[in-house]
Amino acid sequence: MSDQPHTPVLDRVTTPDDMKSMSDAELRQLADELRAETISAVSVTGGHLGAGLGVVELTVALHAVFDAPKDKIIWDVSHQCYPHKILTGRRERIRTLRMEGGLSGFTKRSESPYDPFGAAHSSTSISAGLGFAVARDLGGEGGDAIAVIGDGALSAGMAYEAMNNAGHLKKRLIVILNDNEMSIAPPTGAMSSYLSRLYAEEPFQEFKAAAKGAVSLLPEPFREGAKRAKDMLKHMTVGGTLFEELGFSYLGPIDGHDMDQLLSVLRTVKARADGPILIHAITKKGKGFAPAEAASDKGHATAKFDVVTGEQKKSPSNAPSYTSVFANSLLDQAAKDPKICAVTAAMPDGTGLSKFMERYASRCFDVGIAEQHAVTFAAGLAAGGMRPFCALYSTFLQRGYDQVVHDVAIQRLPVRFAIDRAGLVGADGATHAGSFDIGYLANLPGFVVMAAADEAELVRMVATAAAHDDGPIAFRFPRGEGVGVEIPEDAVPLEIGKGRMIREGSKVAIVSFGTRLQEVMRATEALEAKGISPTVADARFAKPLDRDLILGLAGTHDALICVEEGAVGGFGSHVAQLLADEGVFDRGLKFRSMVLPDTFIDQADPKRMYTVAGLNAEHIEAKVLEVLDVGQIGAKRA
Ligand SMILES: Cc1ncc(C[n+]2csc(CCOP(=O)(O)OP(=O)(O)O)c2C)c(N)n1
Ligand SMILES: CC(=O)[C@@H](O)[C@H](O)COP(=O)(O)O
Ligand SMILES: [Mg+2]
Repeated sequence: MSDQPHTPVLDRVTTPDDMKSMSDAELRQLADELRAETISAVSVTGGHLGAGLGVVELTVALHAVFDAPKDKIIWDVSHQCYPHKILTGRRERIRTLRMEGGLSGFTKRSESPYDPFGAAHSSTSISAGLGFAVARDLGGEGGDAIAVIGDGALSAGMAYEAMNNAGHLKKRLIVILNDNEMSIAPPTGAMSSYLSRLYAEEPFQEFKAAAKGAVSLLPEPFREGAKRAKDMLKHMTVGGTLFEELGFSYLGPIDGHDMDQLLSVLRTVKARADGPILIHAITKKGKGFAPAEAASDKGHATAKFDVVTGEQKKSPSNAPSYTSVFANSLLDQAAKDPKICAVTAAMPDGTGLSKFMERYASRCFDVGIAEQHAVTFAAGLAAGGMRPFCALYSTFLQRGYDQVVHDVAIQRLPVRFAIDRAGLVGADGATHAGSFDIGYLANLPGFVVMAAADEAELVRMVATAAAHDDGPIAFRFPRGEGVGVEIPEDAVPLEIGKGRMIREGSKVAIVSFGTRLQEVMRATEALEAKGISPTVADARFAKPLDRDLILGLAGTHDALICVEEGAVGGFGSHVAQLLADEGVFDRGLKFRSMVLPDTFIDQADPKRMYTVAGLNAEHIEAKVLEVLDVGQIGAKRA
């Protein structure tokens, strides 16, 4: 913390307008206070801490120099936006971050005019910024477009597609590369090494001196100093960078925690930029909070914590997480089969593949934030005779969809998709919900699509996928803990397209796909107490459907209800198609399909999100009563 006067300046800031009259010394003090406020807020909410701490000075400098919301500041991924939220009218609500009814953990257009573009998936900021820049020049909303993108996010193809286009269009567009040499895990790839070389070759000190010179130019560069400022920009440009080849002016590297450098550079850029410009700022993820700086993930995401010790308040777990069950099963399979390999797109810890990486480094690939590449790379591995497991979150696999169709499915390549974070995920909200994968995979010819009902089933599905060489296969499982069932020692592969009966009852059959089975069983208990005894089956497969099981149940029950943690178009829709094709509806079967509602559900505790979705035990119970016409019990979607 700097040695500054002690009257809090943060208390004077409701919106960035309040910063415009502050001296540079006050802005430095503001940054210190903003950092402390960010740490304090996240200590009570949990969430993404490290990235925000790394951009505190940058956030202050951007809001001091530019005129948001007229100028559009676009945070890539936007997990680093908490300091920005504090400065843009949301300080009073900052301790509601990521909670139900509270502030989103990401930028969101509906939340504030200071969030011109929502994000949470990475590498979209330059495209969006260019869109704003072109809209401005076509007579749309005015103002500068400023994209702040991390070095990790720069591993994704989309960023290059955007720079390629920006370099061609030559619009005034400001890109700030926030290079902290971290993704969630240490970044991988040649681009990351390239960025490191860029600043290894250009010590800060030289730039610092130049930037200090710029300070002496100001505030005049807007008038007669303008030409000198422009010359300064030219001289600061390190020749021959990749960014320049793409048509950007390159400025840097600069020290992203040095307010003098930031202010002088941004003021100069604001005054003089006349095309696409990239400012390369070097920052430290977790900056200013020792426990975050010391952590291997630099405080990327944290539970609530003690501000003094940094100790996190994690709730005790009763069962292993689905992720760890998947990771351990894959290790077991890999021990038996040297052809098994694993691919992650920048989520080695999140997908559990870091264990695989430790044990079988040559067979494990972190390709960076590059889901499209991850899928086609896995397709290539499969075509080359390997047995690749492509481990992605459901929400991020969306980005590689054409690759799934074109490179994997059409060629019937045996890529195994381990789809984590399936269903509603909680605090990350709608952007991270794994709602669509059943729909977008089960409609593809030749795909096998499974969902695990519990962790024992997950182990069986990993074994099934490992043994399946006849085309693509996917299995999905949710975020968080399993249910605590015994895990099979040596899992036997499942018969493809065969579900299982859980209990025999009468009149109504509930067919569950995935971990809603636990809720189905709770509903069944409540129904038993009312004298209703449903049949329950676990479908295991959305594709191929277990036709015998489903048609058998349809033929022997008055009603059939499907339940899944996915949007319309998934398992229930396939069952409906089968029943329709087979004329079962003509014979009077009552059919219901319980799916996620046709809305994006905001962040909340996952159990609450499923209440909002109408997919908890009480909703299933109510659905049974409704379909059997026994009377409502009043459990409605919240
Ligand atoms: C398409 C996509 N894939 C994966 C992620 C998960 N993810 C969120 S932040 C992050 C790392 C981003 O690194 P960087 O851009 O350098 O930002 P930093 O956290 O270092 O500030 C990743 C992999 C994501 N948000 N979007
Ligand atoms: C911002 C982002 O995309 C990730 O950090 C994500 O929040 C991780 O989610 P999990 O906590 O489920 O791994
Ligand atoms: Mg980074």
